Amino acid sequence: MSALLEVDGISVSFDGFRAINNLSFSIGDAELRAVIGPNGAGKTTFMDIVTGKTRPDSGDVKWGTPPKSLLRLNEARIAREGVGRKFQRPTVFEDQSVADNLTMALKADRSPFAVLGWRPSRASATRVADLASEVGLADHLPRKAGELSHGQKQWLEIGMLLAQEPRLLLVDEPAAGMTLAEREQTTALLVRLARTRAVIVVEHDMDFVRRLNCKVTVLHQGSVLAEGSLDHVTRNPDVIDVYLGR
Ligand SMILES: Nc1ncnc2c1ncn2[C@@H]1O[C@H](COP(=O)(O)OP(=O)(O)OP(=O)(O)O)[C@@H](O)[C@H]1O
Repeated sequence: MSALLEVDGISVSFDGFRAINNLSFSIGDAELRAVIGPNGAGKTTFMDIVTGKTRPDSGDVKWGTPPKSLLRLNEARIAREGVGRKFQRPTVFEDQSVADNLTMALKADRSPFAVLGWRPSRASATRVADLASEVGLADHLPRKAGELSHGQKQWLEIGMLLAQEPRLLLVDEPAAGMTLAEREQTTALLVRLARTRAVIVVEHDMDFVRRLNCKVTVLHQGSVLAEGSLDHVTRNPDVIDVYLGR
């Protein structure tokens, strides 16, 4: 399997504190990966580097085939390259309908010139319906986003990200605040999405990670401490020591 994203020996320090320490990581075109690790392990900083929010002091972040460095690109360009990021808190337009939120996300996909003359078309209405059904909101298109449950808002935001057709989706703690039923649906959604794109899920909830049933990368002090199946990493004495507890 060829890598879509290859993080190669990156390090970054904040005021002399090394938050990311010679970290290497790679993920394939259609792969689901869970990233876990104790507080302060560097998970957020890792995502900040991939999305161009933070520049590493050293190392490289390579993207696509033939690989090009993301380090030369700004955040907006990296997003246009196909890197989508879902933050922990949903940021949808609460006063707008689900359909309008998705329509706006489609519009955001256009170049500035195309946006000037852009009107919702039948094609975009079909695409909005497809996006809604992809994230399980087909029956909620006319509802205001503010009326949705927390889980449904998260799915709507994922749908809005999908409008940009990302090749890599970074998802931060999707299970937080969700009901059990919503968690199960979210697991199924992420597994499904990873059939056609790369998905990296940062998560603390080990039951949720277990249900993702994917390769797990454990970060600690800015480096990879262990990698493999959840059973493999949770048997690792170092992982037990720093993360799971005895
Ligand atoms: N802008 C910054 N300035 C100073 N220190 C920072 C900055 N960003 C992160 N850090 C430090 O870098 C380390 C890694 O932080 P990071 O937020 O990446 O960890 P994390 O694994 O996401 O933690 P959590 O699970 O708590 O979200 C922490 O010690 C944090 O305090």
